[in-house]
Amino acid sequence: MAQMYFYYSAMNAGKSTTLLQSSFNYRERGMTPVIFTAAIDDRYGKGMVSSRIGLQEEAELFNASDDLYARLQDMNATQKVDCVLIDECQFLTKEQVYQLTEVVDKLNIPVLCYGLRSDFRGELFAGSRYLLAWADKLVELKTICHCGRKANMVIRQDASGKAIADGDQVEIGGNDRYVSVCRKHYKEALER
Ligand SMILES: Nc1ncnc2c1ncn2[C@@H]1O[C@H](COP(=O)(O)OP(=O)(O)O)[C@@H](O)[C@H]1O
Ligand SMILES: Cc1cn([C@H]2C[C@H](O)[C@@H](COP(=O)(O)O)O2)c(=O)[nH]c1=O
Ligand SMILES: [Zn+2]
Repeated sequence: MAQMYFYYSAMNAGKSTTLLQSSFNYRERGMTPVIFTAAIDDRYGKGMVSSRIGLQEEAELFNASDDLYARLQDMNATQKVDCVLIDECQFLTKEQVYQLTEVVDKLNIPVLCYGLRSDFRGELFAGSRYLLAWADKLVELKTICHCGRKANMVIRQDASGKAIADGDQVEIGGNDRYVSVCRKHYKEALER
């Protein structure tokens, strides 16, 4: 029986690296993984999953309007899909998380989702909310705060490095905009 996995963490914890490693594992066994990433995340060019350590691979793009069950059913009819790997899964809609559960339950293809649990305000992303509710396996990937504790929160910074409390949930960026920290240092940064 296939299962749905949600690998979640703060930023810079190795999610994309782990995804690319899984893809490599499938390929070296002669199997066919399909990688998806969010069209809105164009940091490394559209249609690429890239890790900060330098690995990269081409990926299919998803938009909020895509029916991922229909797309994967079509792909699987042409070439058997052995595994679906989704990067930036926090940007999935509720409907798309449901469609991915159908890929697992009806097509019997494992779906491995990698993404953030919460945003810079500490609120869940829509994709993460439903993955936390519906995935078979929840796996936390860990990174560390400057103090050495586990970093489970992400600060969004302005140009002067000050933590921002409000704004749109989605703003694409990297180490220049965001810093992963522990909860204690997240609170302290916002109180300053
Ligand atoms: N040159 C490097 N060599 C080894 N590790 C690196 C290098 N550059 C970045 N990293 C590590 O890679 C991890 C970030 O990987 P990435 O997959 O991009 O994270 P995420 O997708 O979770 O944001 C961090 O742990 C970082 O310390
Ligand atoms: C915290 C937070 C992040 N984002 C964006 C910033 C990046 O483009 C991605 C996460 O990238 P990762 O390094 O692959 O984890 O998400 C955002 O839009 N809003 C936020 O609050
Ligand atoms: Zn800390």
